[in-house]
Amino acid sequence: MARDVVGEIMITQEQINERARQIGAQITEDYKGEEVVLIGILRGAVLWMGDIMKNVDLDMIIDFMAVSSYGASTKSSGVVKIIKDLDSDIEGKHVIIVEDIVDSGTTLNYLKHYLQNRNTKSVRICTLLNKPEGRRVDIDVDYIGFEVEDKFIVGYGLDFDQRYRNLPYISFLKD
Ligand SMILES: O=P(O)(O)OC[C@H]1O[C@H](OP(=O)(O)OP(=O)(O)O)[C@H](O)[C@@H]1O
Ligand SMILES: Nc1nc2[nH]cnc2c(=O)[nH]1
Ligand SMILES: [Mg+2]
Repeated sequence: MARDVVGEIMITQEQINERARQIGAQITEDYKGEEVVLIGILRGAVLWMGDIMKNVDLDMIIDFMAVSSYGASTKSSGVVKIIKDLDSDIEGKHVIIVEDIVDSGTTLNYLKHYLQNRNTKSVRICTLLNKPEGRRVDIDVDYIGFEVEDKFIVGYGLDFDQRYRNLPYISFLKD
């Protein structure tokens, strides 16, 4: 695997673990006495979903959706394709979408409306990374791990053409 296209470490595993503990505690506090549904968005959110769920001390169910809009490119196609839908009934529930990155905002904007249309009690977003400079659609993000600059990020779940998801840290693709 051509690791020489990957830049230096931007965010370490230890920093991510610490942030997951803080955000998990915040979610626990915000939803005290309630049940939540955590929805992990495959494939990018696979590691962050595990970090968040073990740090939230509430009654919860988890589910997953798989969506894709980037394919093998570093630019969004602008079209969000649902590859796997939910298995659970989320009507009347507090939903938290767990994502790896909010970049253009296209994916989260689509998903938030999609899940609100299922008569949920509330829908919030928890993302590992936020890239404000990439934004093309305005979207409120409730829980943010880290802000990143305008580079194509890889590692800790985030891919380039399906590679580098297994890097245990956040890095970027060199030009
Ligand atoms: O804010 P946006 O510009 O919409 O970008 C964010 C989305 O892009 C990535 O998904 P991708 O389509 O690459 O699928 P993947 O999770 O399987 O890599 C990422 O996991 C987010 O879901
Ligand atoms: N891997 C990866 N996927 C993305 N999807 C939207 N932005 C990004 C990014 O910076 N890196
Ligand atoms: Mg991707």
